[in-house]
Amino acid sequence: MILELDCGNSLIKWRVLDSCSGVVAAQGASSCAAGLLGELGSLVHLRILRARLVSVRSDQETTEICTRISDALSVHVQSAAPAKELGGVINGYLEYERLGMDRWLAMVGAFQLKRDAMLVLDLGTAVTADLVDAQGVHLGGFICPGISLLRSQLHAHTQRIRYSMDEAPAASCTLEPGRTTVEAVERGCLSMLDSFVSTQIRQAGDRFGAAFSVYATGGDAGLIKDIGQVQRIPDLVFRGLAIACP
Ligand SMILES: Nc1ncnc2c1ncn2[C@@H]1O[C@H](COP(=O)(O)OP(=O)(O)O)[C@@H](O)[C@H]1O
Ligand SMILES: CC(C)(COP(=O)(O)O)[C@@H](O)C(=O)NCCC(=O)O
Ligand SMILES: [K+]
Repeated sequence: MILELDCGNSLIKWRVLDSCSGVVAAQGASSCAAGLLGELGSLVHLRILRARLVSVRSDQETTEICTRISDALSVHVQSAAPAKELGGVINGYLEYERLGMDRWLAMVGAFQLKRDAMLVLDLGTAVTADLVDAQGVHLGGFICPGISLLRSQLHAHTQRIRYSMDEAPAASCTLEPGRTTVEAVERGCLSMLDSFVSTQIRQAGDRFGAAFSVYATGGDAGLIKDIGQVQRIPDLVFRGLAIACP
């Protein structure tokens, strides 16, 4: 068994994979190392022989996570490193080490699905969009706030935007004009996300013509499920991690 970890700024996603069958034996998510170790404590019955990790958290926190996992499970934790090229994808950043590792591995994972021009979206703490041409050349990408950041900044920097998060799901079931504060905010933030994604798809079409794929991953990928052409691949980063750390 192999333990895989994707350490984003909001959540540390993890799963235990049977490396022979590819079956996921266990999976979960925690917001911090302590919570992660608590969840991993229940895995002692699984014979985890190695671990691989990708992180966009600080070097200090990433090292702490690796050390605590290594101590708890007595395994080496392999950490995915930046690269100029991997799996046929050529890193398009001027300084390749600066490209977020989640973005990088999502692209590498996506390119294995179909070696064609593609737009890769990751909707999490931030929302990222990356363009890769049919030859695997990463052209660059875009970063904007995710929906949680959009919402929390409005609550943090205004005096009268106040509502319980329990009200949010019901408020965002349509993009009709909102008639309450929660409807106006939730639909406004969703509309921004929807507009960003639709713009990215249109611009990719202008650049690539009709023949390109659109992949979406991340905890909030479900928010754009109504946009046609988007293929939602929840484990896109893990797919790239398997190529970075075979
Ligand atoms: N327990 C949670 N804590 C934070 N965000 C959560 C949680 N559960 C679901 N979410 C949603 O998932 C998103 C985080 O998605 P994810 O792809 O894991 O982000 P990241 O990779 O940036 O950590 C948040 O924006 C939020 O909407
Ligand atoms: C853009 C990101 C913050 C997204 O991280 P996430 O939302 O998944 O936590 C991450 O890819 C990152 O830290 N990138 C480094 C800067 C860059 O990609 O240019
Ligand atoms: K992420």
